[in-house]
Amino acid sequence: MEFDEWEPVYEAVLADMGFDRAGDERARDLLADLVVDSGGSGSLAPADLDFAGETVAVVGAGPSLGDELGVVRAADSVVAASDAAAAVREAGLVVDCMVTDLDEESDVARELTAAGTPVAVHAHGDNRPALRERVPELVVESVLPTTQAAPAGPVVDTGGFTDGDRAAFLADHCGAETLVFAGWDFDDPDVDPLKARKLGWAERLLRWLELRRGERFGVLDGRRGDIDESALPV
Ligand SMILES: Nc1ncnc2c1ncn2[C@@H]1O[C@H](COP(=O)(O)OP(=O)(O)OP(=O)(O)O)[C@@H](O)[C@H]1O
Ligand SMILES: Nc1nc2c(c(=O)[nH]1)N=C(CO)CN2
Repeated sequence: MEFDEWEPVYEAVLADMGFDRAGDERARDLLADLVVDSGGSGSLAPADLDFAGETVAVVGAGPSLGDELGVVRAADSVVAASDAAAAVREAGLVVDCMVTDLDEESDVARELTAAGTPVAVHAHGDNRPALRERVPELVVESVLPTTQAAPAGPVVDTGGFTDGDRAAFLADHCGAETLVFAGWDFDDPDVDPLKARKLGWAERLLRWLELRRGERFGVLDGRRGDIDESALPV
């Protein structure tokens, strides 16, 4: 997805969540500076990730993940969101790409970049302290810097909002043939109200993505009738 397609939906997310575009842009510019100033030979671009012809598992950090590791095991590639990356590795499975706004407690983003595994690091208006603290620990040659605002410099926007749905949009952007899902629990009673609202957007955005792709994501089976599509250009 390109930013001009994402922008109207991004504006709807901002309006609903009460987030500020200028804050996202400041975070994007901070991430660009951190990546450029790191002194390495440059960060990754989406073209460096190729899922063409592959079944990609998009792994969320919901409580169902433990029962759904078979989906992850059977996929050609694994794109894991935030804490899901640590869970996948603890299960003895390989993470091919991690997508994160760096709010996880574990050190997995640092470990993955040190091992040459791509980590899509997201800048948004509420994670500037985490960017300042954690990006310098990463090996920049394995960092794909992302924003939900307009792309700028090395920082790209392939669509999406939460770590999990951004993982799906990134896999789509990089040519995935089929997307399968594990660890997705939209109705998780144990998340706080803010997280529940974020999951509501994740669900809407996955609905948009499946329509764009002409695919039916199993994770949305039985849910489509209740999804608010009013903000989606469908
Ligand atoms: N029940 C769930 N609880 C948490 N995440 C879920 C759940 N179901 C699906 N997910 C997806 O898994 C991703 C990673 O979850 P995690 O709890 O590690 O999130 P996070 O780092 O707080 O993510 P975000 O910052 O995007 O909210 C989420 O971004 C979301 O898209
Ligand atoms: N401004 C802002 N943007 C976000 C936020 C957030 O808390 N604030 N959280 C996200 C996923 O959790 C994704 N994007």
